[in-house]
Order: sequence, then C-alpha cells, then structure tokens
Amino acid sequence: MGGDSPPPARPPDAAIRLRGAAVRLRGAAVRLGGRTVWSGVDLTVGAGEFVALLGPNGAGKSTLVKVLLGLLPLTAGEISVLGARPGRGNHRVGYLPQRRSFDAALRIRGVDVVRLGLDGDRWGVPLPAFLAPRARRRAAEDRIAEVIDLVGATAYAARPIGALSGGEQQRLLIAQALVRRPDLLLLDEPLDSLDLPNQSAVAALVARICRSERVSVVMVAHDVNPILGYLDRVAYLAHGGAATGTPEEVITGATLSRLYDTPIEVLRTSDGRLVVVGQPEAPARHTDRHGGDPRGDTR
Ligand SMILES: Nc1ncnc2c1ncn2[C@@H]1O[C@H](COP(=O)(O)OP(=O)(O)OP(=O)(O)O)[C@@H](O)[C@H]1O
Repeated sequence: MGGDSPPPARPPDAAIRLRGAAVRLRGAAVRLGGRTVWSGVDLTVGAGEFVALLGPNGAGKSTLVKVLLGLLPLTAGEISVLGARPGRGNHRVGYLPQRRSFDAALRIRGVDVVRLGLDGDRWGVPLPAFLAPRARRRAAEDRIAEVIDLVGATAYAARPIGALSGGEQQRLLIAQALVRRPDLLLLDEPLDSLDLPNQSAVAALVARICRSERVSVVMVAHDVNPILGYLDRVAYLAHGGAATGTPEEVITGATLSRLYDTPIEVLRTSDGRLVVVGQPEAPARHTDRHGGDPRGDTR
C-alpha cells in the first residue's frame, strides 16, 4: 500500500457514500396472492443517493417500498435497510404513500399536516429527551417551520390543506416525511397527478433535499423523465424481474429487451426525454386498479 501519507481529502458526498448502503437487496423475491411479483432482485442504494423505482403498472414498485418498510416479507433473498432488518429502523425512514388526496372542504392546515409527521406516529417525538415540555414544543415548532421553509411552502402552510393545489399539497407532504430528519426517504409516485411544471419543480426539490440533507431517496416513478437528470441509479421492475444500475446502463434497448424478453427500443427526443417503445401490455388485472391506460409508459 502507499506508505504513511494521509489519504487525499474526499468531497463530502464521497465521505457520505462510504458510510454504508441505505438499502441492500440480494436475490430478493416476493409472492402476493400466490403469485411471484418479482424475484432475483439485486439493488443497492448508497447513503445519500437518489434512486428511482421504474416499471409499468403492476410491476411491483409499491410492493418493493412495502418490503423496505418491513410491511411485507421477502420469500427469498436477503435485505437490509439502514443496516438492519426492514422495519427496525422505521424511525429513520420518511415515507410518502401513493395516491394521497384531500377533500377540498378539509379544514386542517398545511402546518398541521406537517406536524403529524412529528407526533402522529407510534415512535414518539425525535427531540432531545432532556428538554422540558415547553422547550420540546418550541423545538418541534422550530423544526416544523424549518422543514416547511425547506420545501418552499411557508407562504401557504397556514391555509387549509384541502384548498391548496396538488403541487402545494405535495410539498407539504414531503415536508411531513422529512420532519423527523430521516436517513432514508421513500416516495411512492410523488409526481403522480401533477402537471409538468410541478413535476419538474417537485423533482428538483427532492434532488436538492437529497443532496443538502444527505438523505437517501428511493422514488417510485411512472415516468423517469422529470427526474432523469438527478438520478444516481434506477431499478427497472418488469416481467417479474429487475434491471438495476445507472440510468445510462438500464434504460437502453438492450437491457430492457433482456428484461422483458421481447424487442424494446429506447428513443431519445430532441429535448432529451426518453421514450420506451414496444413494452408488452401489462396483464388486464392491473388496469382495474388505476382505471386508465394499461400500457406501462416510461414515455
Ligand atoms: N395484497 C395483495 N394481494 C395480492 N396481490 C397483490 C396485493 N397487493 C398488490 N398485489 C399485486 O401485486 C402486483 C404489484 O403491485 P404493485 O402495487 O406493487 O405494483 P406497482 O408497480 O406499484 O403498480 P402501479 O404503477 O400501478 O402503482 C400487482 O399485480 C398487484 O395486483
């Protein structure tokens, strides 16, 4: 080895990455309702990385998120989340579930929705135990204000959540998932049902939070394009398996053709968007859950 000279200083990102993986799956498989949803899945999410789970409707993206939360067991393979069994470290995991909507008449304020992330759960408030009750309350309010500011929602956080736009609601829900300073953020289709400008804005926000807060992000996405420029890695679930790697490695005709076992083309439009052509239709049962287009369009 190279003598006694100290190792060169590493940029902060590299130092974070060396701390160990946030998520590690090896040969993982899940069965639901007597059917294998996916098997042979290998995935590593490094500390501080931004990783997307892609794939058509019904490929098992949300199932993978539930596995990471410890809500569903693997039927084969190995898994660790934040260095432990899934579920053990959930106090260090922020989670935004799929398809949230608020009744327009709901009077609860945005700030109260964020506060639920602190005290609306079974793990207790992550504030120093030595603080007196009043100081704890103040520390909690400071953290809530800080995280609302982080997502750029200060101007409307006091308004009823039901009266806010989808993009504004989404920012507040991301704040809720962040309020406990998680090490791992699991976001299930946070861009779903947002218009294109809001998709770009929320994607940029999540990427900024990933870097500035040093949190590992796993985001389920139906369309990779809004997040493509920010991703370290993707897992593309389809056909009962997964291809994982950098976006350049995975979202290619060759890799997706292998995964689907049928010819697939990946086209790049003049503005840099990826269009996947030739994906087989998902089985009919998947369409019922969404009532929409049965094609898995990673566009
Ligand atoms: N509790 C369950 N019992 C049996 N099958 C289930 C259950 N939950 C989900 N599935 C099935 O497992 C498969 C994967 O579902 P999942 O919701 O993980 O897909 P997804 O990739 O997240 O889809 P989408 O993009 O449509 O949200 C689907 O075929 C679904 O019907």
